[in-house]
Amino acid sequence: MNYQKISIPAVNQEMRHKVNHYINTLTKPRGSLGRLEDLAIELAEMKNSAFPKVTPAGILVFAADHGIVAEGVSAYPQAVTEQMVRNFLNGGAAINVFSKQIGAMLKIIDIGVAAEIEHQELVNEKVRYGTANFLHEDAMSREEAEQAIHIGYVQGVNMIRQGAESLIVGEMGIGNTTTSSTILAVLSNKNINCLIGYGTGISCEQLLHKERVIEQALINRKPSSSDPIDILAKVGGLEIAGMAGAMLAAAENRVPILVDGFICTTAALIAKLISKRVSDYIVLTHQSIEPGHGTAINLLGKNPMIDLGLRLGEGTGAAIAFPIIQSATLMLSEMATFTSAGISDKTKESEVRV
Ligand SMILES: Cc1cc2ncn([C@H]3O[C@H](COP(=O)(O)O)[C@@H](O)[C@H]3O)c2cc1C
Ligand SMILES: O=C(O)c1cccnc1
Repeated sequence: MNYQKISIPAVNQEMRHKVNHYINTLTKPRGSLGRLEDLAIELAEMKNSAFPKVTPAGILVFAADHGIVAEGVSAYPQAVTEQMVRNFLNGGAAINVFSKQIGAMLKIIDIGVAAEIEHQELVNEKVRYGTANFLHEDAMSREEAEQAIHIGYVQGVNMIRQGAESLIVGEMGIGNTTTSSTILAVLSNKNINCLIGYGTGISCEQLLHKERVIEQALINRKPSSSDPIDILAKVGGLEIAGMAGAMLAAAENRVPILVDGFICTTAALIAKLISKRVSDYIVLTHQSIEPGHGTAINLLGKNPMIDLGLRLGEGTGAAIAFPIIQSATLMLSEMATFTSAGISDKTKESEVRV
């Protein structure tokens, strides 16, 4: 298994016409299920199946710490990353609740928490005890960045082998809105003040400080916008690298990737820079309140399904949107057709707007 040698298959575009035609035979006015119909077609293309399945979903939550937190860029202390990992393991976090709600398989991976955590249910793949403070030095080495992507890739493959039909990738890492905003500044070439936000809830003064820290870090580090490993090594995060790796594994196996908010979309952009086709397997589940998310979404080239004003992460937005995605697949597999239900279909194919 090697993420550098992956070959992502093209989605099957022949499914588009076939599934669209089939949807038009279902017992409803044509086009009346709106974007659900588009979603069903996209899933069919990804899975190369006219009746795609997304259940059970697999959820991978990657946890890691960020040295940049020493600059006072988060409303919470670094120790909360470790404490939240314990909360995940005890079933008390938002992602636990929503994971249970949708019957998903949930795995928590310590890919770089700055504390020792021993637990039977925790996947211990710690690359290092948090990243270095990228204001002053590279966040990690190139080898560590590649190792973290590889770990994510292997976790993705394992989750798929265990039967996951769709993949939700989440994260926990105090300070990671700063890391993601910095990555996004490199990828978008936009001014950092268009990209940063309040994260966990910093003050206006802290927001200005966050902006200055990132500006200076970019001057100090100078990551290359065309080299995903350079970006991760200089200003990245271990959980972001792991998430990108897991997405590559999903795309390689035709498993839809249900992308969460700002942090997750940034990881998706890194994955896309590694292998462009990964984006064909992405469903962008929601629009986060973080100001940079709009820019990240444009770079990814996707439309968010819903906007609930979320700003949490952990994969929660994707888990919340999951039942809608499931509805799209059940529409295909369980609805009656006009013929099978004996209902007259008055609309002619030529009158259909698609
Ligand atoms: C209790 C708690 C639970 C969380 N779950 C996700 N995050 C989210 O907030 C963090 C990013 O925000 P910032 O860059 O401002 O630190 C990440 O850990 C992210 O997953 C949480 C944050 C907190 C405090
Ligand atoms: O959209 C996100 O992923 C997000 C936003 C704020 C804090 N943590 C995560």
